[in-house]
Formats: sequence, C-alpha cells, structure tokens
Amino acid sequence: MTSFQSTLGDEPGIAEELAKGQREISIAEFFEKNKHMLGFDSGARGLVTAVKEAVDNALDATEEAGIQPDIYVEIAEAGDYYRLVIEDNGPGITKEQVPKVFGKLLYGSRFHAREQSRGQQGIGISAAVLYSQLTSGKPAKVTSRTQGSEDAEYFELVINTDQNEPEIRTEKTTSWDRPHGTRIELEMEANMRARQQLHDYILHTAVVNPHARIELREPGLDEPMKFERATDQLPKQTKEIRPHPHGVELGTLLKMLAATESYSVSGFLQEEFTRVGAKTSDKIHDAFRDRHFGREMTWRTPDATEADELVAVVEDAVANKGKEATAAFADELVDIVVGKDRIAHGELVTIVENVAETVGEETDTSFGETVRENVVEALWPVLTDDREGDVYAIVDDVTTTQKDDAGKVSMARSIATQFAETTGPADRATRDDVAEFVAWAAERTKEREDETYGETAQENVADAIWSRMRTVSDEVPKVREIADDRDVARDLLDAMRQTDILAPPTDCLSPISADLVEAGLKKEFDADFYAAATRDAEVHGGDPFIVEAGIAYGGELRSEGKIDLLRFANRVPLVYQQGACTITHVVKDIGWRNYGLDQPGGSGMPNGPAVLMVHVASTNVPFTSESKDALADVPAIQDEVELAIREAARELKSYLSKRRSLQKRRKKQDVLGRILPQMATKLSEVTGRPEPNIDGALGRIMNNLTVERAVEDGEVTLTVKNYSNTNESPDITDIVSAEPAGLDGEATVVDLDGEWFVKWNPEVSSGETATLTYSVAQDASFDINVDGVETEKLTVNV
Ligand SMILES: Nc1ncnc2c1ncn2[C@@H]1O[C@H](COP(=O)(O)OP(=O)(O)OP(=O)(O)O)[C@@H](O)[C@H]1O
Repeated sequence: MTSFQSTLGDEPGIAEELAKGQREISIAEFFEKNKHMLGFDSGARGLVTAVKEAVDNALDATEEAGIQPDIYVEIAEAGDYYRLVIEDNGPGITKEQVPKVFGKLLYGSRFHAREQSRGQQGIGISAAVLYSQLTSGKPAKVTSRTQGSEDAEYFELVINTDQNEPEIRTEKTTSWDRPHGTRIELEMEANMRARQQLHDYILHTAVVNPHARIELREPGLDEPMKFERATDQLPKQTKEIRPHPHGVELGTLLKMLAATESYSVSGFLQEEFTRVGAKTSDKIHDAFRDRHFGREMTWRTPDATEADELVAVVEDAVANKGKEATAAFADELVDIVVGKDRIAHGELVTIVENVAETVGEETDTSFGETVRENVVEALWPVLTDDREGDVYAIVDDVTTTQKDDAGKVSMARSIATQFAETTGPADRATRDDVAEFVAWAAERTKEREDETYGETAQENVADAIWSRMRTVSDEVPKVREIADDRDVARDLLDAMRQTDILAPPTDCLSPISADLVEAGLKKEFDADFYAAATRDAEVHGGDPFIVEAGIAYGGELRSEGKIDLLRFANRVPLVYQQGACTITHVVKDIGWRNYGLDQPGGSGMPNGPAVLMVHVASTNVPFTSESKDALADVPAIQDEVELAIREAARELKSYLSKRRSLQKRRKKQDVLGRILPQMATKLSEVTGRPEPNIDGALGRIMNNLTVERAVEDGEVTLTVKNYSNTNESPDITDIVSAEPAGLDGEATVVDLDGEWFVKWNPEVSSGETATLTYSVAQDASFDINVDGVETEKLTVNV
C-alpha cells in the first residue's frame, strides 16, 4: 500500500501529488536497471554476452559485404577489470554512424529488414557498451576504417542514459593496419567463470560458420585458440523481402496503410506485400467484400411455366412505353431470369440494365433508371416469395435423416424470416449474420418442436446457405478510408489472412546446407559417423524459416552422460537457457530408443557419444526474450525441428544397426576362429586321419567374401568367392616383388620402385566366384590388400 492510499478519498489533489513523481523513462535507463533481460546478469555471463554481440555483428557485417570473416577476440585482465577487444575485417562503420551504433540503444540496420541476420533488434552492442560503462565507468573505445579510406576514425564514447544518446569523449583520425574493419574495446567487471560457455560459443560459431576464421586469446591460455576456415564459400547472399499478407498484425497494417503512396487497395496489396499479384489481389478483394458488405442470397428462380405471370409483372412495372417495346423488354428479361437456376438481387439489377440497353436500342425506346428500378422492385418480391421452401430444401440437404420434418420446416421458416426482415432489399448478410440466423432458428426450433440442432448441424446449415450466397461487386473503399477506420482495416486483414497465398520466397534465408552442416561437425568433432538434413522452407506468422539438423556419433565423443545438444538461430549458437528452448523440448519428446540411443525412461535427453545440432534460420526468429538465448514454443517451428531431427536420426539408426550386426558377426567370427582349429585337431585325433583343411571353412560358415591365392610353379590364381547374400565388388591389390605377366584385361599393373601393384576390381554376385590368374618368377613374394568390403565380412586366406 502506498502512503497515499491510507488517506485516499479524504484529501484533494492526490493525483497532482502523484503526477509530480511521474516522468518519462528512457530505454537506456530501463535496461540499465534490467540488464539481465539483455543477457548481462553477472560478470561471468556479461563477458560471454559482450563477445557474442560483437562477434555476431562482425559476422553479419562481413557477410553482407561479401568478405571472408577474419575475427580476433582478446580478453585480458586490466587491474580490477577485464578488457575485451573484438576486431573484424568488415566494411567498417562510417564516422557519422559510429556514435549511434555504439552509444544508442535500439539503433540498427536490421530491425525493419525482413532478411535473415544474426542481429535483429539494434540493442546488442550498445547494451555491451552500457554494461561496460556501468561496471567500470570507462568509455568504449571504437576504431573503424571503412573500405577504401586512408585513415581510421577513433572514438571514445559513453551512453547518456537519461536521453539514450551517445556522449563522445574523444574523437580523432588515426591510422590502423587493417585495410578495413571495426575494433571495439570495452572494460568491464567480469570473471572467467563462464569460460566453458565462452568456448562453446566460439567453437559452435566455428561449426556453423565454416567460412569464418576466428582467433581467441584469453588469460590462462598460452596459445590462442584458432579456428581456421573450412571453406572459401561464403553463405548465400540473402535478399530482403516485403511482408507476407499472412504475417502482419492490425497495428502494422494500419501503419502501412497510413504510409503507403498507393491510392487503391489493389495497388497497396501488390506494392507493399510479397506474393501478391493481380489474381491474389482480386481474391483478397472478394474476401474483403464478403466481410465488409456481406454476400447476397441467391434464390431459386421460377420455372418456365410461371413465365407469363412474370412477364405480366414486368409489363405492369414499365409504364408509358410502347406496347411492343414493353413486351420485348419483358419477354427478354423473363427469358433470362427463368433460364437461371438461382438469382441474387445484384444479378437481377445487372440483367435488367443489360436488357434495358439491348432492347432499348432494338426498339428505339429508352428504359431509363426509374423504369429499371421499378422493374426490379416489382420483380424481386415475386422471385423471393418462397424463401421458406428454398431454405427448407437447403436444410433438408445437409441435415441427417433422423431429424424430424417439422424441425426442418421450423428451421427453414425462421431463417427465411430473418432474410426477409433483416437483410434489406438485397438479401445481404455476412457469414456471421448467417450463423446468427441459424442459431436463432435453432433456438426457436428447440422451443417449438423440441428438436435440437447442435453446433455441427448449425454449422452445416450455415455453410450450405453461405455457399449459395454470392459475392457482391460493390467498389472496395480506397486506402485512405480504410486507414481511418480500424473496423474496415480489420475486415481487410481478415480477408488477407483467409485468402490462400503462396508461401513467402526463401531467398531471404541462408541455411547452412546439409553438406556444410556435416563439414562443420567433421571439422570440430572427431566422430565415426555424421549425418545432416535440411528441410524445405515453412512459414510462421508470415516469416519464412528453415530448420536443419546434424548428428555426429562415436569416435572421440564423450560416451558417458547425455548427448551434447548444439542449438543455433540464424547461425548464432545459443549457449544459455537450454531448458527453456523449444529445440530442447522437441529433442526430449522424441523416443530416441527407436533410433538406437539409450534414453532412460523412454523420454528426456538421450545418453551416448553423440552431438546433435539444430539450426533454425528465419527472417524473424521467435526468441523467448531480448537476450536471444532460447526459441519460443511455436508449433510450426516445433514440427519442422522434429522432422529435421528425425531425418538425420534415421541415418544414425541404420548406421547403428549395421554396426551392431557387424559387431555380432565379429564376435561369432572370433569364436569360430578359435574353435575350428581345435575341432580339426580333435577330429584328427578321433579318426586317426590327418587334420582336415579348414582354410575356407570360416568364410563359408560366416557367409563372407573370401579371397584366396594359390601359387603353383609361378602360376598365381586369385579366387574370390562370395558366400554372402549381397553382390560385392572388392578392390583387390596384390603387391608382387617380381614383374607379373599374362594378366587378362580385368586387372591393371603399376610398377612402383621394384614392386608391382596388381589391381583388380571384380564384380562378384552373391554365390558367385571370380578368378584372376597371372604368372611371376618362382621366388616372388606377395602381399595383398582388400578394400571395399567391411572387414567383418571378409576372409582372406593367402
Ligand atoms: N562490426 C560492425 N561492422 C559494421 N556494422 C556494424 C558492426 N557492429 C554493428 N554494426 C551496425 O550497427 C547496428 C547495431 O548493432 P547492434 O548490435 O546494436 O544491433 P543488431 O546487431 O542490429 O541487433 P541485436 O540487438 O539483435 O544484436 C547493426 O545493425 C549494424 O548495422
């Protein structure tokens, strides 16, 4: 309770008293107090966040300029503080921009751009400056040299938090040995307790940015950590896209309507949005008309037998025209009307106009506006005199046979009455109106007939009526009018959302690609197996996104404990708040036992020697907070993350099951290799005969591919027998110490310093045998090498 509350009501002027304490808060002041929101909650974390913001900017800037990034990060102890230096070889920042970029929060080039970039908000680096000045009291030191300029500009600056404006302490021109780029130096209260997170960030950045070279120096490291480039290929340049009609909110639409130079809605839609051409614009117009003006109900037309009656009505309504002309007009009009199945008011108006024109010309008579209006006014009641019967047929059509006829009649009567009494002369209603008519009719029917039309039955009736109603051709209001009326703007927004529109283009995105995901993992993790998957683009809230996943397994990866999960958004590693991230949620929900990984209890993070990486690239990554640590649980993104992981995991599964079967085979082979000679000896002892030759037995029993060499009088025969159930094509190299001769065409010979390499690559189908013969000098020695067949499936007897 505030001190004012106890006296509230007794004293005058309390509001004035309170007003004295109220003042504007600058964004810089706000974040000064709430630095945790930006990832600066402690000295340890602050250091990691500052490095991350500067390195992300360096990567964004170099890529935008088409430069291969060369980034230098240095952390050093400086008295009571830590000094952080980050240098890049980017395009540099102009002299005019430096103070704002580093000395003003919410200033940046990416906030309004629909294009994939690491930076989004224009807060990152100025927040690091703010944290530094807050904890050390020292200004940020920035050097920047733009491409092509002789000198560099040097600034020392702080942020004036009251005004959220830069305050320049020093500004001078200086020389710098880098031809272009930016260097920022910050001093801050910090510690190295988050060393692991820092290393993870740098290492993981190197994994997903194989085109970058990064060097890190820090206290306690004798040698700098260097991450070399694995590819010269820069990520694909992205293109900025306009917003997608499915992605804007009402406030944004109103702003866009107010700012556009287009006069018509059609021009506005096609100019300001992506994927809207003339056809889509027309569809949106119609959807807008349906919402804004409502549709007109069409009614069954009378059949030809009633034509005379209609003609009489028309003739009656046309006064003071010649008899023949009137008859021609009435006949022509009625002919068209009865020739149609159903008719709406607007349609009748158009038909009357057309007939008035044509018959008017033919008979040299003028059927003016008043006549036309009179005709419509006279004819429409006749055409709609059985609304109830018409609606009954519709209700009957979509209602289950169990419903009573009396109920249907009651529904039809009530709905028809609503049309007759509430929709004006043109029988116009919106979809919501129709739903209301039906709901009201259902209520009345329940009362009158004790027949229930539930939600689904009502929905079916309303849908059936709506589908018989016709979009009107009234002119859509102009942009200015819509901009001034939020209800009309809402109709336009709903129409945009409801219209099927092609997904946004994806050239605004730059996924890493499955090949480079694998290359990145190979570069930094020594494993036995790698797999990667890149999904096609999808859309959430109008922003396109692409999900990629990669898995490394076995080898030198840590085998005890949980797998390592690497999360990335727009190529930036997310090192904090793993538990709050949607990627983690998805990983934990997957049944990893199906893919061959250990998962205690069947859910949660799996165990094993594996690294799983997931990358989400989007023009608008939905983070859970400004510190950009975790992705929010957006269902469309969750689905794609799951599909990408499962795609890569399926490859892991087949690798693991193959590996397991090979392991089994090896075990069996080991046992047989030990037992077979013992059995041969035993057999010989029992039978008193010489030991049987068991050379080929192991291969036969194991269903292996066997390779044998027999040499007799300098004639060499290599025999390959395939006991397995798959076709094989082994690469066989027989290395001979004397020159071989008499080889047939299948093999090649290479002479290497007195050794001859006989190379042979036979195709051996399952159950088949292949042989190669050649001759050599009698005293030749041999050595054989067989590739292309797993060792577990191979028996070499030479
Ligand atoms: N090293 C750099 N080289 C060139 N331009 C830079 C560099 N660092 C920052 N900029 C420019 O300064 C702007 C502001 O950077 P800042 O880190 O504050 O925000 P951001 O990267 O746009 O977004 P976020 O707050 O999400 O990180 C960037 O948008 C970019 O235009």
